Amino acid sequence: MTSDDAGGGGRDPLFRYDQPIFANEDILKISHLPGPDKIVGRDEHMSKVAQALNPAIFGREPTHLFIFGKTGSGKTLTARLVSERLQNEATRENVEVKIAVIDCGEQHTEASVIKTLASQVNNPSKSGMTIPERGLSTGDYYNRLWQVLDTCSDVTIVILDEIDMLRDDEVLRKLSRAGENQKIVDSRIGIIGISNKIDYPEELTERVKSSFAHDELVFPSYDANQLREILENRKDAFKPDVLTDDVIPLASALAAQEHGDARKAIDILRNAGRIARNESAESVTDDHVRAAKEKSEADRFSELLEGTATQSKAVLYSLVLQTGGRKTAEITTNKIYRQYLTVADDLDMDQLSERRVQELLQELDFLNVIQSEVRGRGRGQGVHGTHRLLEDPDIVRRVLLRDSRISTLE
Ligand SMILES: Nc1ncnc2c1ncn2[C@@H]1O[C@H](COP(=O)(O)OP(=O)(O)OP(=O)(O)O)[C@@H](O)[C@H]1O
Repeated sequence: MTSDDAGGGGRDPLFRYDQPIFANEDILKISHLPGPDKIVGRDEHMSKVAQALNPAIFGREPTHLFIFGKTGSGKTLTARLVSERLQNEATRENVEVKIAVIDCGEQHTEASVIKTLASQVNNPSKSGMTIPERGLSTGDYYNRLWQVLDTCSDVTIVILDEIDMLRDDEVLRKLSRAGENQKIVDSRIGIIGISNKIDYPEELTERVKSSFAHDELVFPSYDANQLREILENRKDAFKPDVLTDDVIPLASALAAQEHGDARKAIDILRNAGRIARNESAESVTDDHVRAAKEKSEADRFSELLEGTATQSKAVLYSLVLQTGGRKTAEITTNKIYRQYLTVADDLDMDQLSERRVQELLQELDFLNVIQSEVRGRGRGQGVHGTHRLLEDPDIVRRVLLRDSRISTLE
């Protein structure tokens, strides 16, 4: 039924009952796992991950692996896909392989990693045990984990996404040691750590550095042609003939501009479809793609600012005003501070000291919202430093205006 005859069928005409744009929007979800024939440009990397995991097919310990690469370069996808294929092969050898995927951005303490791992592997009917959400000591969670591994799995592949967010890397040492030592657990463990930070191994504590043997693999970013192919492979998300010819080339070119980020390319395509749908358009055009790019950037930026206090937003807004619309403009702390005093006054907020504003700028730098270069503090001269935006000033301004208090400034 189309919206035209919706009223005739007794349906409420306030809503739409047709789906003119998407055939299956789920294909454009980031968590959607494409089939092996739809993976672009990662054959070599898949083989290397497979090599590291290969011993697991026969119940032996895999080689631990660190995978590095920029956002959206297919690290998580490759790790998950190869692990799942290995799991199938192992079943044929009567070896039970379990896969646990842990996002260390969310589970960053040792206890929460172990608890999550134990609950993902646990099969209560085999282990006779439950894993409580809270209430156990880290040591008790470890003891439950060993029992779960012994009863539920021959080999466990532990994928630690955003491994650089782990607050304590001791968990790597304990898991790898247990996987080698049948006195602790009679089950093997393979760890795949994933990170955007190529220098992460330098950050490991000496104890872990010397005991955690692993291979490393770097994923390059995609070029515009590869992004195009990745998007072409997800075209089934749309109804036939809905995408105009320019849509996929433009979405891939825009995503390739900063670095070839497949996540961004997919986001742009999905948002373009949604914008077209919300406008009740019959097809998706390059205008929708451009609007979607802005929306994706604003959403990403808004996530970075989540939980940021209004005072910080006022400081950031002051920096935006000082840039005069130029992303590359480098503004001194002092200029930002003078602007901030006016902004705080307009907002009827307490005026913070220059030193406190400098601290807030440092926090924004830490969040990757701005880039600061601090040149130390001259005696009696206040803080010297320059700051620049990492995102288009117009997008930053629009995201800041989503804050009800800041919005009163315009
Ligand atoms: N080579 C590829 N072929 C098909 N789809 C891909 C490819 N690489 C990435 N994708 C898709 O792009 C999205 C992002 O990929 P993935 O999550 O693996 O990136 P990542 O490198 O782990 O990024 P992050 O560091 O942000 O977690 C996913 O939806 C994934 O399926």
